[in-house]
Parts: sequence; structure tokens; C-alpha cells
Amino acid sequence: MPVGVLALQGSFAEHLQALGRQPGIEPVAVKTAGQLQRVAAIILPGGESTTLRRLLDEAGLTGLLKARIQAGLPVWGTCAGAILLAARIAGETPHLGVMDITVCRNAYGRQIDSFSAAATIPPVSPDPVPLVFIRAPVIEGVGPGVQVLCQLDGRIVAARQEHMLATSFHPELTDDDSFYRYFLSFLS
Ligand SMILES: NC(=O)CC[C@H](N)C(=O)O
Repeated sequence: MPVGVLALQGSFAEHLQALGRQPGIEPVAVKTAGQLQRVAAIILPGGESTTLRRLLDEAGLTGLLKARIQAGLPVWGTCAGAILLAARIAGETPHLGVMDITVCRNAYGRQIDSFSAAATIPPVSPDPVPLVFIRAPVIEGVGPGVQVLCQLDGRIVAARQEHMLATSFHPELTDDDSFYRYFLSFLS
């Protein structure tokens, strides 16, 4: 099963490596419309969301990506990828705008703008999942069709809406694959 990772900027290599550990999955680096057309699901990696948006536009991928997601392509945005998905971004205009969440960029203060934590997220794993945050956004609000998966100190850091998954943190920077298994379950 070909599963893509948007490979324009950010932590795509780590996602491709993690996908390569999942049985039956062919990791595909997505840089072109042809590659985007053939994947059965896609991960939008962390990085810098305004840069990612610009590169998506320059590659001519924004409209196709949005259309495929709206037609049901399973998508998982991590960190900057979650910002790309959000229908609302505090103080900014949205990018893809497909997921009914409101995000606030760089929501953690300077002194803790990168940190690790762990949380038990029952739909994802019975065991605590390590969470790595790097200048992370938080999800400030969700629409009625969105399931909150994880809150940390009362702030939403993971949510699902049907075939769309958004996480503020970076599972690709840990050796815990439970979020990959959870996301790939959207395919069945
Ligand atoms: N690790 C990340 O993806 C950081 C996201 C970045 N701070 C942004 O707002 O785009």
C-alpha cells in the first residue's frame, strides 16, 4: 500500500523511515502531482508552516492535495502539518483549511518551546505514548465532528475528524510507532 509523506520541507525523512517499519506499507516521498495521485494516505510533516504552504503552492500541489483530502484521502498532519490542515489559525488566514479545528501557532512559551511528555491515549495505545513538542501549536478549539484524542495540561494536542488526524507533537522523532498503526487503521 503506497503511503505518502509530503517531502518539500521539514521532518519528512523520519516519517518515511517510520512508515518503512510498518508491514505492507510502501513509503512514498511526495513532491509532485503524480506522486500525490497514487498514494492511499498522506502525512504532512512538521517543519515551518508558512514555508510549507509556499512550497506547496510553488509545486502546484495545494489544490490537488485539498481536493484529495476532501474526497476522503486519509491525512495526518504533525505540528506544522496540523497547522496546514486547520480551518482556523489564530491571527492568520488558513492554508488547506480542511479540518474543523482552530490552532494557535508557537503556543508554548519561549523557555519551553521544545519539550517531551507522555500521555495515555486509549484509542491509540494502552501504554503511555512519548510526545515530543518543538515550537508546537495547540488546538484551541474543535468543531462538533472532531474527536479530541489527547489533552496536556488542559490543552488539546491531538484530534481526529473522520479520516483526518492532527497532532501538535512529533511521533516520527520517537521509536514508538503506535500513532502510525493508529493512522494506518484509517485505511481499512
Ligand atoms: N515543529 C514544527 O512543525 C513547528 C511548527 C512551526 N512553529 C510553525 O508554526 O509552522
